[in-house]
Amino acid sequence: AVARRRQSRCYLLDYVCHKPCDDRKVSTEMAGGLILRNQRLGLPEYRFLLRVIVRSGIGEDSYCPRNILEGREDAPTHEDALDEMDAFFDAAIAELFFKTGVAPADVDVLVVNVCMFSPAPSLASRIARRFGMRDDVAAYNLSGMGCSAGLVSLDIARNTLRTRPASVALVVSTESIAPHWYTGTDRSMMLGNCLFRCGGSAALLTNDPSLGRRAKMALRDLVRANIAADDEAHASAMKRDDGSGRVGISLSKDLPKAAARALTLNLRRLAPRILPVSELARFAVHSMFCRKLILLPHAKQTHGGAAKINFKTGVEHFCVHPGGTAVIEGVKGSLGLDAYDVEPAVMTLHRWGNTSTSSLWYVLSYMEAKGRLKRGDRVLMLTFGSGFKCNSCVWEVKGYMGDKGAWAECIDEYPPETTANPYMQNYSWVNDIQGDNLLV
Ligand SMILES: CC(C)(COP(=O)(O)OP(=O)(O)OC[C@H]1O[C@@H](n2cnc3c(N)ncnc32)[C@H](O)[C@@H]1OP(=O)(O)O)[C@@H](O)C(=O)NCCC(=O)NCCSC(=O)CC(=O)O
Repeated sequence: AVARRRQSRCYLLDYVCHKPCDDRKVSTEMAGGLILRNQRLGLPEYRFLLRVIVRSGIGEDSYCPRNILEGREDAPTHEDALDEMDAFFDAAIAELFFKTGVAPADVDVLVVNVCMFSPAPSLASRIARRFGMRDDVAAYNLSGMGCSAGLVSLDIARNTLRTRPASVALVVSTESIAPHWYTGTDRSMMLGNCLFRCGGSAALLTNDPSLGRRAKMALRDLVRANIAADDEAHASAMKRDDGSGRVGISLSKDLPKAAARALTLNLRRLAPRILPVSELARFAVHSMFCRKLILLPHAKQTHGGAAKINFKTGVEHFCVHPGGTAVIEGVKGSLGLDAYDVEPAVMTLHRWGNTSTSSLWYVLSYMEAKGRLKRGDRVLMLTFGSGFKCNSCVWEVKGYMGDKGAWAECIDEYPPETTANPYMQNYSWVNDIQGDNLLV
């Protein structure tokens, strides 16, 4: 049993979040130009985009790929997509090897997840080749698995390590934006352009006890929930044609509802594994009391709604996927969190946008840069993504966590007094024009 327990240990040695070059920032002016040069958009679309961008919670410092900066979003090449990937690999993965002193040849397991771009040879092969990894590296490449695939990768890495004593796994998570800028007029697909931005993360995991001694965190639990059998949830984040033959990712208005359902399922499984018995007992008694109250007239108003389990009894930090303001607000409400708990997610959305599957590592990095993470603290990571899936995991802080990482140059400016962006100031004229035609 001791040997099995030792074998199932999974430590986070370190991680790096990618900070693209400053000249790839999406300023208000750049985004305005991008919208205005799309001949398919008219006043109704401008008004919709203004409303959503203003409410998106994203500031002026998130990043886009070069082909979009160069005005080639309508005709991206395969090379554009590879360039975007290589820029991330060459910066972040190289930095992670340098930072940890682990050599590419020490990597036994490589797991890569990129939802929207699946070239041949795979991106996992591209990384193995670029960094000169061994010919017996166990490489896995996940595609099409959405924003919660980072924890699917983590699950694969953890399970693979179980079969290989004293090994090292590299988990790489990013998204391909370059070939996926939507240029049509379907609102559910235009929404993605307002949210998704460039970013990526690389993390080194190990079950080697000698390396584990200098690890930052240890993985305690990982739970996956997939409600793909539910039609509405399955369709809530989906790549499809828009009716005019333009392909994009459609995010339906039902997405926050699907996220809430998947979250409930996930937490129902996770709670008994991470919360103290006293909290589970309190919740059971309170739930029974609430069920009885439903039978009594007016009692519900006096005593509040359904019983809520208190995750703060088992976890100190909440690393929530910054999918959008509605997603963060939904989790905040469901778990009874406060503004301090979701500050890392809100600030990540503001600084980096929704970088899909790598997002939660930026959230973790914010907590670390702010000096929030102390030895023994537990961190709950919660991710959502197409499927529809909610994946979660709990880490325990083992070592010193005080790196500023990708936040180094801006962490002192966070949280800002306001996260409002200047779009309304610059483009409110679209709401002042009478009718729906720019020429009138
Ligand atoms: C987009 C928002 C910031 C807008 O916030 P607001 O507070 O203004 O709220 P709102 O709901 O009134 O929306 C403003 C206008 O947008 C419209 N609107 C909102 N959501 C829409 C949708 N999915 N499709 C089409 N239109 C939509 C509303 O009808 C309204 O238009 P009108 O004014 O005309 O009535 C928020 O709704 C939000 O955060 N939504 C969730 C975003 C999301 O799906 N994130 C997950 C990304 S996917 C992911 O992370 C995982 C993955 O892909 O795997």
